[in-house]
Amino acid sequence: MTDDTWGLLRKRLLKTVGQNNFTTWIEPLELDQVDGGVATFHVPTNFMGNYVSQNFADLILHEFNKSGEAVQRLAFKVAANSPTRPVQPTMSEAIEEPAPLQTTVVDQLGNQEGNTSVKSPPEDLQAAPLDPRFTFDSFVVGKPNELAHAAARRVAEGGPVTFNPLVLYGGVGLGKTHLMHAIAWELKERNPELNVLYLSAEQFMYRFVQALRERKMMDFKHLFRSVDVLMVDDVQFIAGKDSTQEEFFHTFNALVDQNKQIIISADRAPGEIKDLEDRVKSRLQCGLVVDLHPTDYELRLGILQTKVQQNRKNYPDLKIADGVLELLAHRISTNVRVLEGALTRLFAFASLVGREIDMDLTQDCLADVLRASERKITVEEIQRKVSEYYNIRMSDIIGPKRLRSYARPRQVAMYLCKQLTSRSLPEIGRRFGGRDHTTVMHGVRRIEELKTIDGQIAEDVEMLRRSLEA
Ligand SMILES: Nc1ncnc2c1ncn2[C@@H]1O[C@H](COP(=O)(O)OP(=O)(O)OP(=O)(O)O)[C@@H](O)[C@H]1O
Repeated sequence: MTDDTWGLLRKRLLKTVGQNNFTTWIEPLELDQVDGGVATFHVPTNFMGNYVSQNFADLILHEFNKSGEAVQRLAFKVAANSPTRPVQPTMSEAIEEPAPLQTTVVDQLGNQEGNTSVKSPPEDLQAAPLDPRFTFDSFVVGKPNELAHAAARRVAEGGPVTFNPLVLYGGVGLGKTHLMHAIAWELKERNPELNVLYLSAEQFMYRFVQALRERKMMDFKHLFRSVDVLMVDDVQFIAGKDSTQEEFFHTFNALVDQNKQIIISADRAPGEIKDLEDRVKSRLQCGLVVDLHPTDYELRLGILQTKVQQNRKNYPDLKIADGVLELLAHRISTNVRVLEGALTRLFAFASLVGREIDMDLTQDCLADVLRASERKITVEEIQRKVSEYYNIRMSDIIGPKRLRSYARPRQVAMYLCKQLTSRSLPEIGRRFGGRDHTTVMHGVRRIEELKTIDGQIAEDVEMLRRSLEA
């Protein structure tokens, strides 16, 4: 990396951030070195390092990478005579630090966070950029996440704040962080001047505690109250942490009063977060609260197909046999992260051994994942759910009657058994009153056809699948 390259990057940054921001925040940065994927800068003050890392880090990283310099992180050192000062923990440092210290902090209000496990500040502090992979383009939309996606899109358009806050909630690995980053990217693209601050609730707490320790509460308040958009991920983390909740509450109110957009994510509905103060809960419920439902088969398949396309550039010779993605979509229903991990492993394995990804290779390579996610849903459970849903007796589903009002639910049940259990067609037939496997196959095919032409059947199947997978 030469000084000239940094000079060029600065010119490009000037265009993106505008003259005022450039003069205040970018011009004073002195590039010290680029080493091991980390670009280190000298900054005049700790506050400035913090501000730049929060507001411009992803832009700077983006420019580095565009110029061919592989930089994953930024680090800031306070220049001149002052010793190296902490600026900000990376997301990974904050999360991965091995042994959290038990620290007691007493704030001005006398509240203690001592029962909290507070991590000690890392020595070398860096910026956590937005993940460039988490954009709207790479987010696959299906029934379970369409509302959350639509709400995220609306907020990402910017303009007057219509619902505040936007709360996205749902189980692990269903795309909350992805959607938040996508909003941030889009907002920044539409208006590069916008101050968008994204951080986890854990980082919020850590920064708050650090500000208390270093007696820099004014800087803290200034930083958080001067943003245009605040995004706090995994807000359930602050439950039970009294002083942090208090500060979060005040930050929240100050921003809402200024009509600044707030976006929050949580692993469950705000009302169900234990040890979250009622006043915080009620603030979170004031805006739009949308959930990301567990994925369904179609969404999982769509995500897998998209990821395969995205990976084509890394593995141009990639060949995947028919049925492999369907198998993964059926069998790995826990969360998208596990699904992605399975695919990544499969690609790496296939390219190492130079083989096509077929069923055998998949079973070998992912034996552990497939075993762990073996379906627990039983044929009986499906028969019971289907009979309840159509309001008929279970014996009518299993029995010989050929009336349409029994035959169709029976076919739906057979279809679900094929999709959601690992039973073979003859086994399924046996459990449906000793029917032949060809009858089961016919039933499964019939439902597959009907799903595409009969909206009611498609909905029935979907509802049943959801309730079985819940
Ligand atoms: N609909 C989707 N389309 C494409 N990728 C998705 C989708 N949903 C989730 N993912 C991917 O799955 C992974 C996990 O998603 P993400 O980190 O956003 O989950 P999360 O809901 O924030 O989970 P956690 O509760 O653990 O923080 C990411 O790599 C993300 O890109």
